[in-house]
Amino acid sequence: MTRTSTPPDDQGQPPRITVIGAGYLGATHAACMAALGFQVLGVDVDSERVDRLGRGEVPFHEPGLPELLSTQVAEGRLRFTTSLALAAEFGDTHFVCVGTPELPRGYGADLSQVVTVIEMLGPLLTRPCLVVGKSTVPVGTAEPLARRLAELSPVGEHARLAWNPEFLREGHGIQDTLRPDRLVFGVTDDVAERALRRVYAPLLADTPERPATPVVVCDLPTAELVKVAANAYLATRLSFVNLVADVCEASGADVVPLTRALGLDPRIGDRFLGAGLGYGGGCLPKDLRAFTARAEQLGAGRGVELLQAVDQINVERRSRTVALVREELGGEVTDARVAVLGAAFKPHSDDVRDSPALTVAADLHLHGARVAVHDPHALTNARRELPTVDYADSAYEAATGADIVLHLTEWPEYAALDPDRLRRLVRRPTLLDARNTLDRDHWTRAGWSVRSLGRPRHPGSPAPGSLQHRRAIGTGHHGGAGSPTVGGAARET
Ligand SMILES: NC(=O)C1=CN([C@@H]2O[C@H](COP(=O)(O)OP(=O)(O)OC[C@H]3O[C@@H](n4cnc5c(N)ncnc54)[C@H](O)[C@@H]3O)[C@@H](O)[C@H]2O)C=CC1
Ligand SMILES: O=C(O)[C@H]1O[C@H](OP(=O)(O)OP(=O)(O)OC[C@H]2O[C@@H](n3ccc(=O)[nH]c3=O)[C@H](O)[C@@H]2O)[C@H](O)[C@@H](O)[C@@H]1O
Repeated sequence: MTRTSTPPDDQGQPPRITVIGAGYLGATHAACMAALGFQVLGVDVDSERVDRLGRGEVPFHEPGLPELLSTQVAEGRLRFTTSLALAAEFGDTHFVCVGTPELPRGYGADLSQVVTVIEMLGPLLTRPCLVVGKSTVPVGTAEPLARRLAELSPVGEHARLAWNPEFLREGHGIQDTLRPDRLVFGVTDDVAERALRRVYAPLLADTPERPATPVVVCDLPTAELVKVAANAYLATRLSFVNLVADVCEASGADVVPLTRALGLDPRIGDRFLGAGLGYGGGCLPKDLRAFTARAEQLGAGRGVELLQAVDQINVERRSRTVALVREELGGEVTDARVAVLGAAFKPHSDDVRDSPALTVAADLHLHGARVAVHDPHALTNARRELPTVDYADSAYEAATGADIVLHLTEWPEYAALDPDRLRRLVRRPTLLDARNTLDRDHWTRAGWSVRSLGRPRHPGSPAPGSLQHRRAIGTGHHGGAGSPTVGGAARET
């Protein structure tokens, strides 16, 4: 790494920040940078999104962000535009937060949004500045982009590129941005490092509320790879516990006390050990696959098979859940009424990208089930993604007349449901808790047959087909118009 004495572009003024790409990451980052006191200009190609953000409205669900963003807009620190030219004129630190989705036909990341930003922004950069990649990209992306940026810009290598990967989790975006576990600065010289330290200065000092954020300074490839490795590790951890969950199921062990015991080992830790339906979302699945593709290109050998197995195990959680539904319904899902609780890929988000819950709902629908989905915040996105199933405004409405209730996204609202009330609404009191977070004793006491992923059937829950179960559900066959209801099912509005 080159070290220079006086940075030529260090003006001693607070940096003026632009954030290019105002999706989940960019809108959150822009609002947080403004909350740190900077003047911020957000840029997006989507003019409707820009208009809404400019009015202080957040076009997705992220707890706390509407309040934070609208305050920053009202107080004049945060504005939005569709014009990159305005951004180039305004800013000296440009964060790139555009999407890097999976390639439509396969294996690898689609980098076209990132490349377009560099190609369009480069010629507009007429004074020394720092372009900071935050999007998640395969290792080896940034170095050629840095060269291209210097080629395109009238100020040449004074238009620097750094990579500062982002680790925020949807649903915790503000906390993760303003109080990150760590900051990674991938830089090519100390000018870039100093510029990043100026931007993040408010997080780099100890305060009574929080200790200074640790910083790892490294080269561009390492910064890119830290991020990808973190997501691939998280995915691997989940597929590992889900593999253990399968062994639990086959052997009569219980994955819930098992992961509690695992998590008490400080070398393992208790976070991110929730076995069940597996991971989804706009990041872990696509980042793992992009890493697998890159690792294969770079000759990673058997390691590629490990990553492929992680993906495969995760995908199979969804088909395993469908298989359990089929089993609970006596082998046949056609015309069965299925209530799905949860559509978002995780609680506290309205994101349905690669949502395990929606995959299960779609699969059951495809096999002839009548599926009603509820989610506290993701219904609009879910309807757009999967228009063919029914949607309900409450969990109670979704469950009305159901042969089975599936708990697929662990919103806190669902832990607070009243199993007695629900039991009076359903046709059969059968619950599949695919997230292993509901209180099984409570549901069983209320008369439910409870099934989980990776856990033995609850001792109080009758097995399907057993005399006890047939008594509980009233009769043998399911789905018939004349099936007796349990507890007198009635539609609730
Ligand atoms: N969603 C998350 O929680 C996190 C995402 N990331 C990474 O950040 C990147 C962005 O992710 P999301 O915000 O989820 O994606 P997103 O799809 O929600 O947002 C991307 C935004 O970029 C805009 N855009 C596309 N081309 C543009 C251009 N040429 N100029 C200006 N704007 C443009 C799109 O209109 C969209 O609003 C991805 O690489 C992702 O892997 C990293 C950490 C967390
Ligand atoms: O690169 C990204 O965009 C982000 O991806 C993930 O964040 P996110 O996708 O928002 O959500 P997570 O909280 O990681 O959950 C991912 C998936 O794993 C599932 N999960 C999580 C935890 C658990 O114990 N079990 C489990 O199945 C969730 O239901 C969800 O479907 C990472 O956690 C972030 O650090 C990273 O910045």
